[in-house]
This record gives sequence, C-alpha cells and structure tokens, in this order.
Amino acid sequence: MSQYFLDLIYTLTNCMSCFPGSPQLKINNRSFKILRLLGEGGFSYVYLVQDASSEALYALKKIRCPFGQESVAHAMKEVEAYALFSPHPNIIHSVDYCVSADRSDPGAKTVYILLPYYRRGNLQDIINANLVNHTKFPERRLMVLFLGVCKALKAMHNYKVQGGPGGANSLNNAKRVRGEAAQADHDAEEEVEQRRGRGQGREVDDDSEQQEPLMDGEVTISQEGVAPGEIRAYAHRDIKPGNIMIDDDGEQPILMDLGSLAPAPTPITSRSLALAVQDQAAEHSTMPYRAPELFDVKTGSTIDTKVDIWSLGCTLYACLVGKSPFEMRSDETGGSLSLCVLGGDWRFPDEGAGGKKKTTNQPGQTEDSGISESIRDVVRKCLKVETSERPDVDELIRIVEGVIEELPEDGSS
Ligand SMILES: Nc1ncnc2c1ncn2[C@@H]1O[C@H](COP(=O)(O)OP(=O)(O)OP(=O)(O)O)[C@@H](O)[C@H]1O
Repeated sequence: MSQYFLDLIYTLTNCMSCFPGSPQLKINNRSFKILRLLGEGGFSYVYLVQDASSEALYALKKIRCPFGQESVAHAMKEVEAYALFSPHPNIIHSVDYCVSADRSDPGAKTVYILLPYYRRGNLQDIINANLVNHTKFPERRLMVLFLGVCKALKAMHNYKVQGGPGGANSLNNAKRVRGEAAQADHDAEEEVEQRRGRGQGREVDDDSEQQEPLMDGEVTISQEGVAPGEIRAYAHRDIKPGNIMIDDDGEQPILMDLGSLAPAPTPITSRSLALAVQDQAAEHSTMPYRAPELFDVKTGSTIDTKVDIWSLGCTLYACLVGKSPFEMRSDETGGSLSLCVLGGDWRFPDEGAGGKKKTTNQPGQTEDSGISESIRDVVRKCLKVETSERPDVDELIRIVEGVIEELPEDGSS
C-alpha cells in the first residue's frame, strides 16, 4: 500500500502531466512539451516531444504495461536492448527512460523511453511517397542504405559479451553504457539514479526482478552463461521498412524498434517451446516480412539469425517494388500469405513462372521493371526457404559491397 502512495506521489510530481489536457510531462527531472503523435503500435504510442529548456526534439515511446510485472519486464528488455549495442551508427540508442505507475490502475505501469528524433521518417515513408509520386529509389543510394542495415545486423548477429566482472549481465551493460551516454549531464544523471533508488525507479533498477526463473520458451536478452568476449548472437526478428529510420544526413539507416530482439540460436527442444516461439513471432514479427521457419516452428529445428536475412530480402524487395514479395504474390493469386511464404512463392513483377521474363504485346519484347540483375540476385539469395542456403550477415555484406562497387552512380545511366 505504501509503495502505491509512493508511486502516486512520484507520478503526480515527476512523470505525468500535472493538469489534464496539458501537453507537458516530466521525465527524470526534465520537462518536455508533447508536440504530436508520430506513430503507434500494439501497446505503444510514439510522440514528438521538445525539451522545455534546450528546445531539442526527441521521440518519446510510451509503452503501456497493463499486465503488471510481466509486461513491465518485457518493456524493460527493450530498454536494455537500446543500450546493448550503443554506440553504433546504424542502431538506435535511448537517451533516457523511466517507469511510471498508473493513477487509475495500481497494477498497471507505463514505461517511457526517450529516443533521438529522426525527422526524415523511415523507409516505409519513402516507399509510400514513391508509390504516390510514381518515383523509385535511386539504386545505388538504396544499396548504400541496405548496407547500413546489414552492418547494424552484423553488430547484433556477432555481438560480443562485454568484458569485466558483471559484464555477462545485460542489465549491468545497459546501465554502464547508458551512464557513458549521459556523461554530459552527469549531475542530473546522478540525481536520477538516486531518485530511482528511492521511488518509482526502484522497479527498473531491481536486478532480481530481471532474473526471475525463465518459463519454458521465454525469450530474454539475458547473457547468462556466456563469458565476456564470447559471441552472444541476437536476432532482431522484426526487420521491415517501417523499422528502419533515415538519419538526418539522409545517408545512414537507423535500425529501431528493438522490442522483438531475441537471443540466437534457439534450439527448439520441445513442442511447447516450438509453440511459444511461434506465438512470439506472431506477436512481434510482422507477417509479410516473417521468415517461413517462424510460421511453422518445428520441434528439433533451430531458429537462428537467418530469420533476419529473410526479412532483409523482403525489405529490399519492398523498396524496389512497393510491397513485400509475399503480399504482392498473395494479392496476385488470391492465395494466403502464409502459404506463399512457406512455399517460397514470389517473383519480380516482370517475371513469370521459373523467373522467366514476361513477354509484352510487342512480338519478341519482354517486360522490364528496370531493376538491376545484381540487386535482384541479392533478394534471391536472401529469400531461400532453406535457412542454410541463405548467406550469413558477413557474406551478405561482402555481396552488397560488390554490388555497390559495380553499380553506376545514380543518375548516370
Ligand atoms: N525515433 C523516432 N523518430 C521519429 N519517428 C519515430 C521514432 N520512433 C518511432 N517513430 C515513429 O513511430 C512509429 C512506431 O514506432 P515503433 O515501431 O517503435 O513502435 P511499435 O509500437 O514498436 O510499432 P510496431 O507495431 O511497428 O512494432 C514508427 O513507425 C515511426 O513512424
């Protein structure tokens, strides 16, 4: 009960808007004006906010956790994930976070994550603009962006556990890296840490809460049992154009939405684990970009980082054509999307069965959607139903670098 009143007081004074309707909120001692809604997902809203003192713009992700500790722990895994790969030029990092109690429902919490704001939007926004304006990505620029996403994935797929005592604990890493990121604001940060020790922050800093025994099939970003310096691979599991922001320079992609991150490989040792992983994929991995092995998880199989390589193939295709290859195919055939994915049934718009170019009404002429053969090959390599036939991220990077080298400068062909 006393904890509830502590939460309530903290909430009223620190985290939520003080007056209903006021577009202001405070996060760990900093005031922000809410400017507008940027986007929303299943349990979250993302707002554009402005620091009241510095006027800097940020994106604020508000994750509702209506089911108490379990859903808070899930949101906290996303917080940890933002710190895990920081700093990386192609992976989003968080600026700050806090957990707040819900005034009307004591069991419910809200996790706020402050993120850098990317004003150019994401790859899906560019795809939409291309469809409306009948324009296309310049191929070289697209492949440079694609290479940046591959590099972000390399950091995840080849992640090395940080060294030092406690280095094998992801939450410790998260705190350490976050501390580094906040050096410029050291005094304020120190006060925030003290505040966390006293009030609402206790919830997020309590390691025991993060280390509860795992249920069969539960996925965490824990690094237990992996020595510092050893590889602890992670799969993003929700690669899609909407999760790739464009940096303000317009050149670099920024991989975001780390809520689906999961350790890899995951050996599927039981039927219940297979179903748990399948359910998790249904919840977190967007269907048209989801790998076939996540639609029908087989006992005895292993789910690994190749799920992201598949999603990369779908993402590249969507940038070239406007839609995921399987959305495209199921629209064409009227068949179910999952059957198209499981059967690897997709093609480029100017191709017929067996990858042969479609003929036009003009005798001897074939259709041409203007996509370079070398780029088509990258898509083909990623979209192999058999996981062992897909390249790993290192091989993919080599292939993409080769493609970029051979492509003419945009606008010069
Ligand atoms: N840092 C940011 N800068 C600018 N816009 C952002 C930022 N983060 C998120 N957005 C916008 O908010 C939308 C939703 O963000 P995000 O994908 O993190 O939420 P989600 O609830 O996890 O969504 P999903 O259901 O796709 O998993 C994004 O598609 C994007 O348009």
